[in-house]
Amino acid sequence: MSTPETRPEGLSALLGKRPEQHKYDHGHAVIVGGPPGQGGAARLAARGALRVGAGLVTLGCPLRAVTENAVQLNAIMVRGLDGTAGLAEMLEDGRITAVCLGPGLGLGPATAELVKTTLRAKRGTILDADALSRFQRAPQALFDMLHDHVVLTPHAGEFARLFPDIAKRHKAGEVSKLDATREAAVRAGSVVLFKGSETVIAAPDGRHAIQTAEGDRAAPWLATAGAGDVLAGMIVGLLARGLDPLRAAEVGAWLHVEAARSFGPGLIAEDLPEALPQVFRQIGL
Ligand SMILES: NC(=O)C1=CN([C@@H]2O[C@H](COP(=O)(O)OP(=O)(O)OC[C@H]3O[C@@H](n4cnc5c(N)ncnc54)[C@H](OP(=O)(O)O)[C@@H]3O)[C@@H](O)[C@H]2O)[C@@H](O)CC1
Ligand SMILES: Nc1ncnc2c1ncn2[C@@H]1O[C@H](COP(=O)(O)OP(=O)(O)O)[C@@H](O)[C@H]1O
Repeated sequence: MSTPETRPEGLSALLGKRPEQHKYDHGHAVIVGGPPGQGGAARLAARGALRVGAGLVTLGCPLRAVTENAVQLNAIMVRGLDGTAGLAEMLEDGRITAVCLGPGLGLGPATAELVKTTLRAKRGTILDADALSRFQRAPQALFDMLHDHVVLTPHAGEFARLFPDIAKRHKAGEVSKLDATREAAVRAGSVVLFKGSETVIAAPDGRHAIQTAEGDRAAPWLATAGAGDVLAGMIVGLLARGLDPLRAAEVGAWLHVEAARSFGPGLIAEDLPEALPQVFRQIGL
């Protein structure tokens, strides 16, 4: 089976860095992490954001998780946040261009408050993992807060939590994955990236993209814990660099598969960010 090339157009212009630019020209991405002992997912996301080229990356976390994160991170900055007030204060810095919430964040009420605070700040935002699952009981409450700079990145389980009726029809074969994702994007009012070996991305205005990791482009090694956390980090890094949500999701998904294919069998999530420089060289950056 021959799988069509799905490389997004204009990658050099989107991802290259010019000599006259400094780090703030490439944006500042913030990953909001969870409690002590659950920080791995946010650290993976932060590494993905930095490797994809965000100029600065900060991991914001509860004060009691600062030590755990700080001993494991160097180029990535760590900032203790005193709850939602601390996050709101941090987001007063206009140089913060994008925020990622969800990986390892936890399913408690604090997650919903952090999501609310972030969405009010109107930055490029990616909501993944627990930031989606937290709204299982009231998805519309989430959709009512979304704006046009948001990307949602559910796997099939999270998709079914947010869009149970659409997921049911998709599972029954009544709607394709593309149509299911397009319907979800319209309902949510934001870009939706529905993960899997075929990753489908749709915007509320009907634009869409498909990134396939099947056939000639198979990358089954991506079925490993934390691979999705790294994808979220790559996308927030691209949002931070100024890509619009649909492009950030499309380019992030393509780079994610390329990084997995470049590394090959034995891949673990930590390897994905480290494979990006090789991918960048291959595309001539
Ligand atoms: N290193 C770290 O620190 C890591 C930390 N992580 C963090 O853990 C937290 C929980 O995230 P999570 O995704 O592991 O669990 P959860 O939200 O319960 O969903 C899983 C359930 O959904 C279902 N399901 C259906 N289709 C599915 C599909 N295609 N892909 C996957 N699942 C699918 C399936 O249920 P089933 O269909 O079997 O009934 C399955 O049991 C979150 O904060 C995350 O960031 C992880 O990222 C790992 C690395
Ligand atoms: N068999 C597969 N082939 C290609 N890509 C896959 C496969 N299984 C999972 N993936 C990709 O790996 C990532 C897994 O993300 P996710 O399910 O959120 O895991 P985690 O929560 O552990 O990070 C997604 O980007 C998904 O598209």
